[in-house]
Amino acid sequence: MVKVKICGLMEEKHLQAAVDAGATWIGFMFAKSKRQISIERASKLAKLIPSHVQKVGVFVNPAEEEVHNAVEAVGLDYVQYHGCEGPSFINNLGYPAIKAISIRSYEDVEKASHYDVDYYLFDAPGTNYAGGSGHVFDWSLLDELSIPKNRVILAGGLNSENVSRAISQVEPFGVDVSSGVEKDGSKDSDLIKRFIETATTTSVLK
Ligand SMILES: O=C(O)c1ccccc1N[C@@H]1O[C@H](COP(=O)(O)O)[C@@H](O)[C@H]1O
Repeated sequence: MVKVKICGLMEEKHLQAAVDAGATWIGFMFAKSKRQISIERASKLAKLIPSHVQKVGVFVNPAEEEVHNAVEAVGLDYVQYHGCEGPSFINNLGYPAIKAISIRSYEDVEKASHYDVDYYLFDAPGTNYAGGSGHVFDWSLLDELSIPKNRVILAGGLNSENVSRAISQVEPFGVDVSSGVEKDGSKDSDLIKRFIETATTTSVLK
C-alpha cells in the first residue's frame, strides 16, 4: 500500500483528520511559506500525533541550529530538505532525511544519485516559494530511475483526482500533498480523507 504524507498542517482538526484517515507522515512547514508554522505551535500539535505516524519537518536551506532546535523541540522523525542543501550538509546533520528535488528535466532526476538519504521526494519546481506550488511535473521523467522505487516519494500538484494515475504510472513508495487537500487556501478535512482513501486503495501493480 502506498504511504501518504500530508504536508503543511497547522490546525488540530486537520491533523486529526489525517491521522484518522491513515497518513504515514505529517509534515510541518518551517520554511518561508503561507503554511509556515512556529516551532512552538508544531510542538503542541506534535503531542497529538500517535507514535505510529511520523513527523516530518520541512526546511529550505536552513541553518544547522534551526534544524537541531526543531528536531529536539518537536520530536521530528524526519527532516525534509526542500532547498539546495548539499549531500555533506545533510549527512553532517545526521538526521533521518528526505531530500526534495525539483524536476524540470532528466538531469534533475539524476541529482538524486548524489545523495544518501532515506527518501527522495520528487516535486514540481516552486513558484512563490520553494515548493507547495500545486503544479504537476512530467512523471515520465521518472521512468528510468537509478535509485530504488521504495525510496521514492512523489509530490507536486497531486489531488484525489490524479493521485491514482500518478501511483499507477510512477509506482512510488509514497505520495505527498499540500495544495491538493486545500479549499479556499486552507486545509480541508474532507479533502484530506478523500486523498488518503484514494491513494491507499490504489493498487501499485501495473
Ligand atoms: O507547501 C509549501 O508552501 C512549501 C514551501 C516551501 C517548500 C516546500 C513546500 N511544500 C512542499 O511541496 C510539496 C508539494 O506541494 P503541492 O502538493 O504541490 O502543493 C508539499 O507536499 C511539501 O512537501
